[in-house]
Amino acid sequence: MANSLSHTLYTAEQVRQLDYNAIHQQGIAGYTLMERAGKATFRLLRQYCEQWFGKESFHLQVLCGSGNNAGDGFIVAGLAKQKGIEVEVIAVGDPGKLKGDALTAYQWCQAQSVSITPWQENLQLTADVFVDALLGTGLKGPVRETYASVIEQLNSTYKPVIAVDIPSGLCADTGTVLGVAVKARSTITFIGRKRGLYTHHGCELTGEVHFADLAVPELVYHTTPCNSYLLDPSRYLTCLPERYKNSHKGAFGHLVLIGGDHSMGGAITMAAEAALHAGVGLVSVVTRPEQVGGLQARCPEIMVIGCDNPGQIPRLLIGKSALVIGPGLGQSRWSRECLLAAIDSGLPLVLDADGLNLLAVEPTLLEQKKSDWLLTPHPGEAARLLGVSSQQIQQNRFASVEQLASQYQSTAVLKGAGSLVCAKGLIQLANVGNPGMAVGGMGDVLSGLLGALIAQGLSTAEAAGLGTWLHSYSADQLVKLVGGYFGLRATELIPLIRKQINQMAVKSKYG
Ligand SMILES: NC(=O)C1=CN([C@@H]2O[C@H](COP(=O)(O)OP(=O)(O)OC[C@H]3O[C@@H](n4cnc5c(N)ncnc54)[C@H](OP(=O)(O)O)[C@@H]3O)[C@@H](O)[C@H]2O)[C@@H](O)CC1
Ligand SMILES: Nc1ncnc2c1ncn2[C@@H]1O[C@H](COP(=O)(O)OP(=O)(O)O)[C@@H](O)[C@H]1O
Ligand SMILES: [K+]
Repeated sequence: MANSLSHTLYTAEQVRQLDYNAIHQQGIAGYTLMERAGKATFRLLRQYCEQWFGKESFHLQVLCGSGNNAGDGFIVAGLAKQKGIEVEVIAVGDPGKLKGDALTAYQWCQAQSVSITPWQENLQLTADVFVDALLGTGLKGPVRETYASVIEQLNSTYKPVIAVDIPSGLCADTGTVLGVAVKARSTITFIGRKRGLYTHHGCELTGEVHFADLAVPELVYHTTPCNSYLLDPSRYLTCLPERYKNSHKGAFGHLVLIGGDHSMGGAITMAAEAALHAGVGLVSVVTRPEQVGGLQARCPEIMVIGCDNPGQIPRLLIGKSALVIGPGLGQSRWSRECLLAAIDSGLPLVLDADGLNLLAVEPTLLEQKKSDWLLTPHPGEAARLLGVSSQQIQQNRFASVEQLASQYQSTAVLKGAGSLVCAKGLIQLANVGNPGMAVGGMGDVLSGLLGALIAQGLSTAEAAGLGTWLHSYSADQLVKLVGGYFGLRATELIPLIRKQINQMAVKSKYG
């Protein structure tokens, strides 16, 4: 597997196993790891504070619970004191409950003459910057009092917070908020990247994520099996077909997109236009006759076939490379018959939008599967496919994407903040994208792009990985161009996707 260790995503339990192995197999003392964690946090804190406050002095409050996460916090406070920073520990957890390394760290912190104030209801959080060392990977169930009200009060200061290992209250495994969670400006995570930092609420709460491996030897990582990774686009550089000088259009595939039922022409148009800009040799659209004029006016390069009778579709698909079905497909009899023809063609299939909704109401269609499928649901569509609510999907996006892929024997992309790609038991998380993408049409552009990549010879797994990354990365580029998240248009992504594919192709050729 080409994924490097620094890209691996872990559950809290897996990181506990890594900690255990580092301590018991490699003989690194737990307190040494805690010291390294504290030092790494302090280094980061100083870098940020230099940016934020320049040479001005600042007041730091370190909020500590009563586990090892607090231990890291005590080290940060002691180091700050040594450097003459105005620092105070707010002990939210009962120091009487501290034990082991955390107790040692507490005693060391006391020995540095750090002021340690027990939390009281009327205590004011007055610092310029906070370190959140309340709860780490040891969090179990919804955040209890008094932690919950401290977190609420901390968030209401709107001051910068550096979270130690994970924002307190965020579930390390799923990225859901367990009742209430700290909103951090930055998070520094140790030994292994926690999955929950990168998806769902994690995207909103972590701020900039930094990773410190605490110099744990590589050997330790080999003993903990894992199936989740941050998506690394460089893995796909060699997948793009080379443009030889004597190439002809037949060498780069012929993609057919089916959709655009009555009064739903926009989605299929955007999908087809995206495909056209992603390097596929030929693009055809099969749609309702009323959509033909609009589509041809916008994209004369596309062959548009008006078709009220899906019985014609099998003939139209002969010799084609791949299919996209769903954008603007609707759920009419026409829509269903189009879907049946698509499934029956045996061509690799991207199923999106109403293609997925039709599959959800008629799961027996799966029995007719003859080719590789790539499903691209947003959480609502995923919920219909799995017969649960979209909240349940979001509560564990990793488990959901895995279930989608296995239940539908397909490659699956679960869209949304921190999109997840699952193929052959492996989950990859696209750590790109932004809230400006939460507008209509973005998914249509993705489905067209994915179809174009498959038509050019990529497997559904390769297309899903590369395409999901390209799509969200291009949206990040667009945000830089327009200066924010407001008013992004899905069609504006298309030229940026093309630019990025070309840059990748150059990179794959010349390094
Ligand atoms: N050597 C190592 O292992 C290293 C570990 N490292 C650090 O240790 C962290 C993990 O430490 P950990 O396992 O001690 O757990 P931690 O997150 O501090 O929380 C435990 C405390 O939380 C409490 N609590 C739990 N649930 C709660 C709830 N719902 N609501 C309220 N309270 C709740 C629980 O209370 P109890 O339930 O016991 O009353 C207990 O007091 C990890 O994130 C990293 O920062 C690094 O230093 C690197 C080396
Ligand atoms: N907050 C967000 N952060 C990152 N990506 C997002 C966010 N909201 C939406 N997206 C992305 O935008 C696209 C929206 O797709 P979809 O919901 O199918 O839109 P539509 O059906 O309108 O085309 C997906 O790729 C999704 O991952
Ligand atoms: K924390």
